[in-house]
Amino acid sequence: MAGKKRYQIKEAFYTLQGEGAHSGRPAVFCRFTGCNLWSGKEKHRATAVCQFCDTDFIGTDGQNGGQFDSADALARHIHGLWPITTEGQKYVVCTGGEPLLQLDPELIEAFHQLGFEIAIESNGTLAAPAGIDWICISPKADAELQQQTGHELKLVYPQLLAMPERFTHLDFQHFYLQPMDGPDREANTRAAIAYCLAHPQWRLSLQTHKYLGID
Ligand SMILES: C[S@@+](CC[C@H](N)C(=O)[O-])C[C@H]1O[C@@H](n2cnc3c(N)ncnc32)[C@H](O)[C@@H]1O
Ligand SMILES: Nc1nc2[nH]cc(C(=O)O)c2c(=O)[nH]1
Ligand code: SF4
Ligand SMILES: [Mg+2]
Repeated sequence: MAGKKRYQIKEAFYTLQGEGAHSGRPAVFCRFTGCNLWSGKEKHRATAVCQFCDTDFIGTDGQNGGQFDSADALARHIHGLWPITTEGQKYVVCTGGEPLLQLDPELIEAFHQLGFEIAIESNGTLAAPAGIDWICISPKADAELQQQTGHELKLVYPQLLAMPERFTHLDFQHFYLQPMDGPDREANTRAAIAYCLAHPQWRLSLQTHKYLGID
């Protein structure tokens, strides 16, 4: 049997960043398989550290998913999904699952070699390697925050044990509240709006791709 390859990718696609400070920006999303805060199986959700996840990150069977032997092979695969040859800055958003389980200095170098600016969406439980151009951290109530600096802190709201006051002193350029999607999305959105209006350090992040019906 062949051994497990180095990088496991659930899916990858070209779309607009739907959330946060770069909302509206064209990007290739690279969704890494697996997370350290949930197995991804519904039968484990109720006992997981992170219980509200909206994403399927199991396996490598999604669109443009697969297993890659080397950083160069994965970077070339992602580059192949950037459809524009001449215009603008190429942008890759590494997400998951938890991308910091797999994103390593070699892959950062390989993306940069191909001209990509690199963003990450992470739960912050693992330290980020050097060289990532845009770090978005989304803390989870029951998980210790290791990565306490970055460009954007995007807190899913509300989480009873992770209210915004816990994070305002951290070293980030932008602070966003993102309403928790699920059965209470509308109420959560209203509550997030009210919080931002009362605490203008915080801005609202909507998951605009869900409203637009794009990936
Ligand atoms: C699926 S996660 C993957 C990256 C990383 N594991 C993390 O949690 O940041 C991508 C983003 O979606 C957010 N998210 C996940 N489930 C959500 C939900 N039900 N409602 C709103 N945002 C959610 C996460 O907090 C994170 O900012
Ligand atoms: N359009 C779009 N924007 C996103 N921003 C963060 C996403 C994620 O799942 O990490 C995401 C996603 O899945 N789609
Ligand atoms: S940490 Fe991120 S990927 Fe993992 S279960 Fe939570 S939201 Fe989903
Ligand atoms: Mg998503």
